[in-house]
Amino acid sequence: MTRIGVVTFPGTLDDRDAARAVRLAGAEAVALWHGDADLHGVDAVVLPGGFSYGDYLRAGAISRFAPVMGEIVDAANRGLPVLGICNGFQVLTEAHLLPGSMIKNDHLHFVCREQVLSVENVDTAWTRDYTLGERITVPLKNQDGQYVADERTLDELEGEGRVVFRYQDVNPNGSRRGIAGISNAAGNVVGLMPHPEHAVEPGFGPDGAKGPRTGTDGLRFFTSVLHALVG
Ligand SMILES: NC(=O)CC[C@H](N)C(=O)O
Repeated sequence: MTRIGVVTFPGTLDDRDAARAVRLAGAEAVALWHGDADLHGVDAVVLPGGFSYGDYLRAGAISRFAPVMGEIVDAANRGLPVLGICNGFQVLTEAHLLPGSMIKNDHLHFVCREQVLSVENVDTAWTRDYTLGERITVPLKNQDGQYVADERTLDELEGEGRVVFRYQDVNPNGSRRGIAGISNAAGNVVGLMPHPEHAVEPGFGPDGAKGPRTGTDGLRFFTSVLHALVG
């Protein structure tokens, strides 16, 4: 069975939901601790949401130095699929696995809403079960969700098709070019601010944008990586 690691830092909140999403997709969830010096042979890693180290200094800035992150950076550079959700995305930018940074939402308030996204790249390890241009609805909840990068980096991301998700209907935090999620050049590392792991069970996630009250628009992140791993 495919084994997907879910990392817990001090202050992580969404590790249990991420592990549940992994199991619902049909994989084994393996708990990884921030102090771990190896990845226990997992096939992929999820960095979940929360407030690791209380978001002190800057969200993700301290977690980046956790022992497990050294292992994850090396493995990601060798092709291990890594998904960073919200605080996990913040950790990925701080660890320089993804470009740019996350700063306070432009309105300076915490935001919590059901957010519509467009899926703009289905060639990543975490999006191959979506269709290009599909609109999905998943929860969004954060205070430091404004994605920023210099114009050259933004042009590069757009030119290489590495903007994987874009906010639709509203830009909830002032992110440059409405960017909600991006990937690395190889497509194995993906980070996004909204929370697919909270939209994996009928009746519990937000309504699907397509009509029926499915609420499971996030589940295909976790099935995608299983399909990517079997080739
Ligand atoms: N849900 C989350 O992961 C949000 C946490 C994040 N540290 C923020 O508020 O920006």
